[in-house]
Amino acid sequence: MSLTSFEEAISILSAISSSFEKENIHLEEADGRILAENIYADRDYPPFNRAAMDGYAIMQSDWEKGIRKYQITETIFTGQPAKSPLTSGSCYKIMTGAATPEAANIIIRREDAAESEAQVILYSDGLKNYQNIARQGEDSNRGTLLLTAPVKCSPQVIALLATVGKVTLQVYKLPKVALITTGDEIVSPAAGIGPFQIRNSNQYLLRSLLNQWKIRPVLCAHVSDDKEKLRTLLSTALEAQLVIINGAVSAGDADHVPAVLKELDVKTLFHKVSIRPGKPILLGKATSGALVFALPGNPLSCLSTFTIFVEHYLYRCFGYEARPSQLLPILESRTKKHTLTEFFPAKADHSGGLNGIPFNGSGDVTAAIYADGLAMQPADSTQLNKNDFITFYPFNQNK
Ligand SMILES: Nc1nc2c(c(=O)[nH]1)N[C@H]1C(S)=C(S)[C@@H](COP(=O)(O)OP(=O)(O)OC[C@H]3O[C@@H](n4cnc5c(N)ncnc54)[C@H](O)[C@@H]3O)O[C@H]1N2
Ligand code: MOO
Repeated sequence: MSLTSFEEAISILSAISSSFEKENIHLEEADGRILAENIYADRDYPPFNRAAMDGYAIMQSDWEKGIRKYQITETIFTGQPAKSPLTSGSCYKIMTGAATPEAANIIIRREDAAESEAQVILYSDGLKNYQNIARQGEDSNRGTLLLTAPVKCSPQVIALLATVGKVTLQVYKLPKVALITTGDEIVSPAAGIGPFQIRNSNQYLLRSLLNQWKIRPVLCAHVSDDKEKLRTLLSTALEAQLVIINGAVSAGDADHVPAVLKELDVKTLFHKVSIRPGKPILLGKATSGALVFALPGNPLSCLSTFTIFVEHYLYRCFGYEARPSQLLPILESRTKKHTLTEFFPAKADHSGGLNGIPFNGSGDVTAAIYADGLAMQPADSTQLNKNDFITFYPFNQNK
């Protein structure tokens, strides 16, 4: 079978991705979920002229008349309206966060005042209109669009939802995902390890990558390189919406995944993409409607193919146009002899330039730790020169 180009593989994924359903959830459950509705300001923010300092609220006109000693009319605490109007020569004693009555347009800090017996002498070198008052609506007016869907419910977003009183919100439903790892040599990280065995890091990698979307697999299992066992497990897995299977997708005698998928009537949408790492990747569609990503077993291939392909699909189904990427300059030259599209671990420095992380091929288990994401050297590029702009896929921060 000829290789599918990277661009073609992405456009196949774009074409088959369709929006996940939507559901209403409570704010308490919103952490990390993807908001599916726009959010508007329910009132002005601040909702009233808010005292920004503990101090004394006066009329600017009084200060300009040279009045420095004021009668304290009343003390205004947070959440309380003022009971009496402000008259010339008087002031309110006011607490940070309290509503400043309209007549008062300056607050002088407590540190710049001497108070005794319901009177206060105020000191200041120069005053500005509305000094120490956060004015009604200065952050946003009622009805302003504050958040445009899709957006991830980050801590900041959750705080804003709480601010505007949005306790029930519409989010994208999470897909039902089955996650399978394969291989006779693969053992649980908790088990004793033999000299030629490998710990199942990819199961943990993939679970953690999915968890960034709050997706918890409905099935998470490991299977040895046994065709029958693989068939049984995969036929159950195909009841999920999305199947992610890792390893056994290449050309070896124990790489049963492509053949078993075929036996289970899973239609191959592509198998083998002209990329490095990750060339053996397979995408299939089951008669049940389940989409199957078969990702190569090498740790860096697994991370790369999830980042480039699975995330592209997820972003689209969660309402985004594409997986985010940036164009950044590479800070060193780089050569490539093959005609595959290459993805290499890279780090963005403080100026936004990219440095490649040295790595020992796709079996390297430490390189990704030092990387901020994957940089791409296009298929037809044999030489990248310093400061050439290239595409960079930052590791997922789904915003
Ligand atoms: N004749 C060919 N051989 C290979 C080709 C090819 O085109 N022709 N492609 C190579 C490429 S590229 C890759 S990538 C690998 C991918 O092979 P598989 O997807 O079949 O993966 P495995 O053979 O099962 O494992 C490869 C490697 O990864 C380790 N591994 C597997 N699962 C895990 C796991 N859950 N956690 C940690 N490490 C895992 C495994 O021990 C192997 O070392 O094939 C090349 N071969
Ligand atoms: O996909 Mo392979 O990653 O080049 O070893």
